[in-house]
Amino acid sequence: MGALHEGHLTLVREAKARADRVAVSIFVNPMQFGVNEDLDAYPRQLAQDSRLLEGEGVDLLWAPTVAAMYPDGFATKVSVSGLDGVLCGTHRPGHFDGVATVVLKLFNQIRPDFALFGEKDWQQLAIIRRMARDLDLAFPHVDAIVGVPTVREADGLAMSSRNRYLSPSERAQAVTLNRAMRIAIGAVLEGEPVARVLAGLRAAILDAGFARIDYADLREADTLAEITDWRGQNARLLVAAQMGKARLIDNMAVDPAMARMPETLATL
Ligand SMILES: Nc1ncnc2c1ncn2[C@@H]1O[C@H](COP(=O)(O)OP(=O)(O)OP(=O)(O)O)[C@@H](O)[C@H]1O
Ligand SMILES: CC(C)(CO)[C@@H](O)C(=O)[O-]
Ligand code: BAL
Repeated sequence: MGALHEGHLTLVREAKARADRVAVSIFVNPMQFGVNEDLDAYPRQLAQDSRLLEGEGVDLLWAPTVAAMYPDGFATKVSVSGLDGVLCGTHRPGHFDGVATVVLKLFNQIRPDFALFGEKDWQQLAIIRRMARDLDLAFPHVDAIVGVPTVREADGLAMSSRNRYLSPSERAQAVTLNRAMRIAIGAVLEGEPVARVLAGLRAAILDAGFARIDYADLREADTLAEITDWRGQNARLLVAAQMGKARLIDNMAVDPAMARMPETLATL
């Protein structure tokens, strides 16, 4: 959706390393924004983005207009049911229909051999993978939907175009989201009951000045099924919370290789 940062540029570099030619789409897709969301406020800086992509050696910047994507009479919607009934799907009704529909259109317009998406939007990635399988999307590559690990600021905050909505003090507080998630994952790995860990995580996030938590859940990485008792499953901790004008999301694997954090949730 543009307003490019190092997270996006990492996707581009990863694509350049794997492909002869790289296309990037930039389209702020009205269909994936709810009525009270930030469609109008969303940053748009196509000229600057275009220069950045040229600097990365991108071959094609595909930036269609809304009228070209959704001409009069447009009537089709792609729904990936089930996976869209949890997490962001519950808090942003219709969002993933908008995502799936536009991504299918972009695939058909660009016809890539494969496509890269950020793990920052973990549920989005799961939904796009499901759609590609369910609709037999004919990519030449077997693993055509490539996930790229989340790129973070030095203090751990996941890079996002929406971080620019944060005031300096909100930005300083926002770091707690990821720090608390790392501590929570450490506690899960040490065998603390999931419910207690999540309660501590929620309290730490609210203490840091977040106004609202949409969810803070431990879920199975692929199916997104809720995990209430962690016994070594392939799990992901996923959080969405509101800080000022920015609704921030983050997710991390419950990974035994993760460095132990010195703090606890209670002392954060
Ligand atoms: N920090 C990041 N690390 C890796 N990939 C990212 C990161 N941020 C965004 N992406 C990926 O870049 C692609 C384009 O994302 P998009 O344009 O929605 O930007 P965004 O920064 O995620 O915006 P927002 O957070 O405001 O929704 C998506 O595949 C997304 O997952
Ligand atoms: C997948 C996507 C391009 C659909 O508009 C968007 O949600 C994004 O950039 O993450
Ligand atoms: N990166 C997901 C796009 C959105 O929040 O609308």
